[in-house]
Order: sequence, then C-alpha cells, then structure tokens
Amino acid sequence: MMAKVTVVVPTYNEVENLRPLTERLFAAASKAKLEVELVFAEDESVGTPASVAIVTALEKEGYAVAMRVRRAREGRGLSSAVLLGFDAARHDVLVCMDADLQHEPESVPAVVAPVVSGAADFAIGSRNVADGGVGFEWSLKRQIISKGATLLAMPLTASTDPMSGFFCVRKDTLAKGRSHCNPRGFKIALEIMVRCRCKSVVDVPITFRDRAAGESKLTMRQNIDYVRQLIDLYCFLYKGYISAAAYAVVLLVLLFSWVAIQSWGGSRELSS
Ligand SMILES: Nc1nc2c(ncn2[C@@H]2O[C@H](COP(=O)(O)OP(=O)(O)O[C@H]3O[C@H](CO)[C@@H](O)[C@H](O)[C@@H]3O)[C@@H](O)[C@H]2O)c(=O)[nH]1
Repeated sequence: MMAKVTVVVPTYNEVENLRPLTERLFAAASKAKLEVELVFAEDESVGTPASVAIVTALEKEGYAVAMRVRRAREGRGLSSAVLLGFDAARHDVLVCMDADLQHEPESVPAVVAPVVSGAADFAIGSRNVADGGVGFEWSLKRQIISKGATLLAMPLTASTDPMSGFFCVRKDTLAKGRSHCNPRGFKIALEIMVRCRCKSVVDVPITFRDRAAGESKLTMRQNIDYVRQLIDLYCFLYKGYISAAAYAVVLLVLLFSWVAIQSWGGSRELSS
C-alpha cells in the first residue's frame, strides 16, 4: 500500500523557495511511491501575498499543497508553526522540513522510511553520521553554535543531530506529549523527541545544503529561547534525579550542621 505523508514546512518570507521545493518534493515522492500532502505553515510577512499566490497556482496545477497563514497579531515562531501544521495534517505520518532547500526534498523518502516501516518512533535527518554532512562552506560561527548546541542536548536524546529541523514522526507518537510541547523557539525536533518519550530514534544521513534564496531567521532571541528550552527539558526528563540530588544536598547540610554543633558543644564543655 502507498504510504501517505503530510509534510509541514514552516515559512516566513520564503517566496522564492516555494515552487522549487514543491516541484522537487512531489517528483521525489512519486518516484518513491509516497502520497504527499504539503502544508506550508506560514507566519504573515511582507512576502505573504506573493506566497499565497504561488501556492494557489501550484494547487491549480494539481499539487496537493496548501498554505495556512497565521496573522501577525496571532503570533509567530518556527516551532509553534510546525505544531499548528501537524495539528491540521490529514495523514498519520508527519514530516517537518525547512523551506529554503537546505533539506533536500529528495531525502524525504529516506527520512520517512524508518517510521513507515515501524522500525522507529522518530526519524531525523542527521549531518553527523556516515554519509551525512554539510555540503557547503558553513560559517565558523554557525558551526560553533551548532556543535555547542548539539553537545548541550546530548544527555537528552539518542540522536546525533537534534538541531536538525528535518524529521518524521507518527501522529500517535506525537499525541503522547503534544500538550506538553513548548511552542517557543526553533528546536521542535528535540522538543518532540523528549516530551513524547520517543524510544527508538533513527538518524538518517542527509546532506545539509546552502540556503537557495532568502535569509536565515535565526537571531540571538532563538539562542536564548534554546537555553530556556534546554533547562525545561532537563527538568522534565531528570526531575526525579534533580529532586533526589536536592534532597541529598539538604540532608548533607543538616548532617554537617549537626556534627558541627555537636563538636562545638563538646569543645565548650571541655574548656569549661
Ligand atoms: N512560520 C514560521 N516559519 C519560520 C519562522 N522562522 C523561521 N521559519 C522557517 O523555518 C525554516 C528554518 O528557518 P531558517 O531561518 O532557515 O533557520 P536556520 O537558522 O537556517 O536554521 C536551520 O538550521 C538548523 C540546523 O542547523 C535547523 O534546525 C533549522 O530547522 C534550519 O534548518 C525556514 O523554512 C523558515 O522560513 C517563523 O517565525 N515562523
């Protein structure tokens, strides 16, 4: 039977990338015998009217594509847009990828395969496994930020690339933790892996390409959001250990205070 997949792509000012992404994705899906519904989860920007026009034209050409526009007054953000897109998905198998073609649409069948076959709860496109990598000159600053962020997340997940925004999960797996998912920030894959307690996580090698057009939306704000997200996720996952450690510290302080008081009392008795 043909697997049915909803691909959600968060978009903010990505006008130039919508058509090439759609054409490449549907070509790859038809080759791999995947039925795809493509949903652009758009936050309103200056490019929104042009983006809507492109998606309307693609729909008329027969592509199963839609754009959901969140108005500026309703909020903005990558993770929250992806969650809204997932909530509206028609199919059980959900994929998230970027609009800027840094994630190759031709890799979608490979990212989907472990989830469709039942081999994994969660599959993620990874640059950090054999046959995966970065296919362009990435600035040293971005490399350091990415490596540092990955290291900080290591105790939270089995994936080698939890910073990747290219992943696949089933609706029922997502439902296990959807209501606890933090909609803030950029790192929705990490959020879902941890909150939905995904047991079998499979890394699928991908080549991360240069942005085709437009600009990255990553700012300092997202880095701060990431640190807050990490603290929340550590507390969520290791709450038991953190409480036990805090309890042990309180007990030790009490014990040392008691010993100190005893020895002080004893030395006073000796000296009197
Ligand atoms: N709806 C919506 N989409 C957004 C927003 N901010 C960014 N996006 C969309 O989210 C995708 C990724 O955003 P970029 O701005 O291209 O992110 P990046 O900094 O290049 O980060 C990339 O690298 C990370 C791994 O290093 C990935 O985690 C991330 O998803 C992306 O691939 C793009 O399709 C972009 O339009 C937003 O506020 N709202």
